[in-house]
Amino acid sequence: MAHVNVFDTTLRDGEQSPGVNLNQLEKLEIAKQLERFGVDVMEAGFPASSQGDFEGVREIARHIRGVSVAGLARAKKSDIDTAWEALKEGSDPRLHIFLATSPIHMTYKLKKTPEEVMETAEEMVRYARRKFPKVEWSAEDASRSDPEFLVKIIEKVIDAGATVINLPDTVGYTTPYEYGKLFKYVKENVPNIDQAILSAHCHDDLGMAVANSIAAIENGATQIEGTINGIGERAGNAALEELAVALNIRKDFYPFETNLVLKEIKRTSDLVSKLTGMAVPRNKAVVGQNAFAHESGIHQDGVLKNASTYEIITPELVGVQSNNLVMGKHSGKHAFNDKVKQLGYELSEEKLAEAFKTFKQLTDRKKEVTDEDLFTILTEIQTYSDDVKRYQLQAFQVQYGSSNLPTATVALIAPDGSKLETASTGQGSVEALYNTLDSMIEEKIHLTDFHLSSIGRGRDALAQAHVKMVVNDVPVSGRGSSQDVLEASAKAFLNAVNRAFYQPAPVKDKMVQAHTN
Ligand SMILES: CC(=O)SCCNC(=O)CCNC(=O)[C@H](O)C(C)(C)COP(=O)(O)OP(=O)(O)OC[C@H]1O[C@@H](n2cnc3c(N)ncnc32)[C@H](O)[C@@H]1OP(=O)(O)O
Ligand SMILES: CC(C)C(=O)C(=O)O
Repeated sequence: MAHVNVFDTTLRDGEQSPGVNLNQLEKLEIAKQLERFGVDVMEAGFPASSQGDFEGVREIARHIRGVSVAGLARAKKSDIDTAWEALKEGSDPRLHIFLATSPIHMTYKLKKTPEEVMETAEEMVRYARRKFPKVEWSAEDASRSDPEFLVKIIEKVIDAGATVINLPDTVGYTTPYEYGKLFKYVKENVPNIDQAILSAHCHDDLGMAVANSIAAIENGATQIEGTINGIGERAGNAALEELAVALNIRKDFYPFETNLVLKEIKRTSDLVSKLTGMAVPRNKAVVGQNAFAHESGIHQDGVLKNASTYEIITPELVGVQSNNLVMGKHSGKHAFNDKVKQLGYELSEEKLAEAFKTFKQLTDRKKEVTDEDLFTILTEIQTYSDDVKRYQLQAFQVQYGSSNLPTATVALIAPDGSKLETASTGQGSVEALYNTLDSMIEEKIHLTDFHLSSIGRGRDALAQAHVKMVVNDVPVSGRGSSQDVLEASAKAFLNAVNRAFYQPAPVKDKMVQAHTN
């Protein structure tokens, strides 16, 4: 079996998904889970792009010791220097430097000749190697580049010290046959190619990101790049969980293995989906709710007789637990603490106490508290920082009648500790609530998206609200859950506002995640 390295870019290319914006605590939580999932490299961000990204990358480099942490940089000395400042405390720091090589990008975007691009690439890789022990160089838009030019520039950047050469299909344009041919060509024509790892980075614009990545491996790539749930710029990136399971299920045909821990897939997917607000479609391969459901009679009959008739992947393989109805009104602290660990969390004393209180409140209203409910509660508690002052919902009331104008009355605790109370109307209950909250918060708030979903099934299922808004020109998202849709909506609104104003202080070691399985 040949080994294939996995380079995860959920926190960089994944975060480039429109509307996704993660704070430091959320990024670190995902980073810890990626470590458990067994990725070889995680790209934590683009340090030169903003102060927030710089700090996020630095926190991850400081905390994640078992995985190489990378940062992205343009072919610019200042980007490289900033990336080094963010990554230098990491256990295995790595730079990912990119420069476009396609005629379209060189002419219209960079406004450089191929010779100038070649010179810049070589110079910047050489410069980067003075600081970084490992440097990946990406020929952005490689799939629309001239293969002969690629061969020349790759030879130069390897001579300059690049340790990984990535050939991205930046706009998701290529097909498996064509992309495979490109890797074969590069492998056969770059004289020093054996001195570097060859990597594939695919986008899903034509729905072929996973297939293209596999074609690359078949033709010499020994690193694949992708994101959890396939999130990313435009139609997204190759979904790592799909690649991992495809290589595992078809190991009869593909002699490649990765270090990925398949039973961590479900938790990784759930965490990324919750924290980014990017819902996983029901029919998504490997992690969609329907991935293991059988609806039609002939299929059900077949599965009952022998599951292999219609099931190529078992839910257990990817960490989907079959019986998740366990906790209830009569569960005590010991069972609860145990469950918290089973779900992959280790909370500080205070957060554990708060989680238990929230759980108990929920059991008064909901007969069975599922793992999904608990995971939602724990994720919320784990990723909010008690270091920040914030708006807190104290109480609210909504009056609704089919022939009345709905009115919401809300009591809030403001960040300075003062109590605010007011009422407003709206065309519907959520609008009345949001108009009231809006009138209590001084900043200019423009709501751009509102999404409500249920966690699990049944009339008493938890509601989860996701909002996107622009607060004083800052785009931000928020989420909230509750058994009541209005309370979930109010929490999501305030969560977004709090995230816009109050970034948590750098993460302290108090927030540790346990590996329990
Ligand atoms: C394929 C990818 O996914 S690449 C990664 C894309 N990710 C992002 O862009 C997210 C973060 N980006 C940002 O925050 C901003 O774009 C910044 C901070 C990086 C730069 O912002 P600005 O300085 O305002 O520049 P802006 O984004 O408008 O334009 C990009 C500039 O970088 C140049 N550029 C683009 N790629 C590269 C590169 N690889 N190396 C050097 N310069 C580059 C462009 O030609 C343009 O230069 P110009 O100003 O001389 O025309
Ligand atoms: C920075 C590069 C690798 C990229 O994201 C792309 O080309 O899609």
